[in-house]
Amino acid sequence: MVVKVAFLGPEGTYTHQAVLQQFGNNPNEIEIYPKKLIGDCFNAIDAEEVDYAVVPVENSTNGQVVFTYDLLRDWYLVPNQNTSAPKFKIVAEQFVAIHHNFMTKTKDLKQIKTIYSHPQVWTQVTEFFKSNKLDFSSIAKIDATSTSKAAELVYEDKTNTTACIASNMSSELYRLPIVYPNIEDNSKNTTRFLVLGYKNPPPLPEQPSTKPNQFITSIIFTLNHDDPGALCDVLVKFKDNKINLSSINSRPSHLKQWHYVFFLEITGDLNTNTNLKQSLEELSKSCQTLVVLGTFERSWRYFS
Ligand SMILES: O=C(O)C(=O)C[C@]1(C(=O)O)C=C[C@@H](O)C=C1
Repeated sequence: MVVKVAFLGPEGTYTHQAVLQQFGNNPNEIEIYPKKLIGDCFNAIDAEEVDYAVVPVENSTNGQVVFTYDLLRDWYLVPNQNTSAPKFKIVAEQFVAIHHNFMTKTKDLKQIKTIYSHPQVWTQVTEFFKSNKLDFSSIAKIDATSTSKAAELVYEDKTNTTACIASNMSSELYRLPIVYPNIEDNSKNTTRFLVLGYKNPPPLPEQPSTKPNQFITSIIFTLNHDDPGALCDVLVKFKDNKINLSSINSRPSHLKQWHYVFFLEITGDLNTNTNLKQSLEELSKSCQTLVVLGTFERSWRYFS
């Protein structure tokens, strides 16, 4: 059966690589739907135009992909009063090793006036911009909707004054020479991606692994900030039930000024772990709202 998958495009993005890791590249098994924006991926999965949507969520160097956190909040927590939360869930995750390359068609690097990349990239390559490889004081850094969109802009540029920071895959697709490879500050730079869908994705080929199977349950909630210790009361429930938390994040709630939503990732499978189920039931009493975003298998294959 062919699965339809939306992702932040065009082809050649790191998100495209996450798609290939999750679903493979066999045209009898996958049809790809590259989208211009992360928000378009949410729209496509909600409208069931596709079976899955893959979106970036966090990077090991510079943290949250805030666009995705805010979309999760907008879709699950602040839906318009007349609409209910969406039916799609987080069904899987992928980790992709991110190696950034500086590429341009221009032979004379002094001609470069503009560098394009995705906004998430700039703070993953700070050492490159501190180096004297180019005269950065006279070069503008311009945001593109993705790294491969940045590569496309350079490919189409007739002035020969542009460069981009993008993936090896984009370099091949747009035949852009890599002048400086692997310019990421940290050689272990990794981005984590979420797979959104209505059911579990087809199983990946078995990988020999020494790591035990582990599941992550992802939730979003809001609290009454005027209650002293409200967040502490939530967290202590997990401690009391011997449940481990793997991440906590917050973003402005958009419900009122200086009020936040919390994103919590918990180790455990909500379908089988009764302690976890019970903790969430208890928790929902102390939260203003609580929504489960999904329970999915930890992707040990690339997580380290
Ligand atoms: O622009 C891309 O290639 C993407 O897939 C997006 C994205 C992101 O949003 O974090 C993915 C990985 C890198 O961290 C940089 C950009």
